Amino acid sequence: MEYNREQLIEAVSAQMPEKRWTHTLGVMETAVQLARRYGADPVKADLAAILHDVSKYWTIEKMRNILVEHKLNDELLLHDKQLWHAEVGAFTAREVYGITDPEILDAIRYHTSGRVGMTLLDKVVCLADYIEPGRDFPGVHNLRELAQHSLEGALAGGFDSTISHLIARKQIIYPLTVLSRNDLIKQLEENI
Ligand SMILES: Nc1ncnc2c1ncn2[C@@H]1O[C@H](COP(=O)(O)OP(=O)(O)O)[C@@H](O)[C@H]1O
Repeated sequence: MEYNREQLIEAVSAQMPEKRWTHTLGVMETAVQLARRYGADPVKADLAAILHDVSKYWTIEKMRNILVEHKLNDELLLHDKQLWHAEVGAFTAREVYGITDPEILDAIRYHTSGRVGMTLLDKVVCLADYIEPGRDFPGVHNLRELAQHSLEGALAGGFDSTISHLIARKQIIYPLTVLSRNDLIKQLEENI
């Protein structure tokens, strides 16, 4: 079936508790604002935001089966299960909801980890996930301020907060996030 935006919203919101859908609405609003500010495509930002957490509340078994059966990402299987929904979400966006645009699929795939060489759309969706109005973590106000004038600066700050949070809890860091953070710092230095 082909999904129009309204049908997509209905189908995706049914995959999660109300609170997580409220978060998604915040990510949609913020992603569109950031897209307009920084010159990404707001329609793509909206679609990626709608779908970014589609698999977040699926069981570990369901996500593992999809990752294994479709050989999506072996390394991810060795890391925190919290990371799996992004890869599974991109797969689901394509296979279930018929999204074919690779930019939208990548923005979903990398919305939690980031990647080296993030596209404008990847950055917009990932940052929107950090700073949407419902988020409340130490430093989020500062990131919202920073996001007014530096997409890379704010996103690097978001990754810093995730990395610090993981270090404080003695948890394993998925290395791609560190590489993404370093890549953003490099981009900021090149722009000085
Ligand atoms: N690089 C990483 N290494 C390990 N765990 C991570 C990493 N990045 C994120 N996580 C974990 O994944 C969780 C969910 O990430 P988050 O960005 O909040 O996704 P969502 O948009 O689905 O809310 C984080 O709270 C953190 O525990």
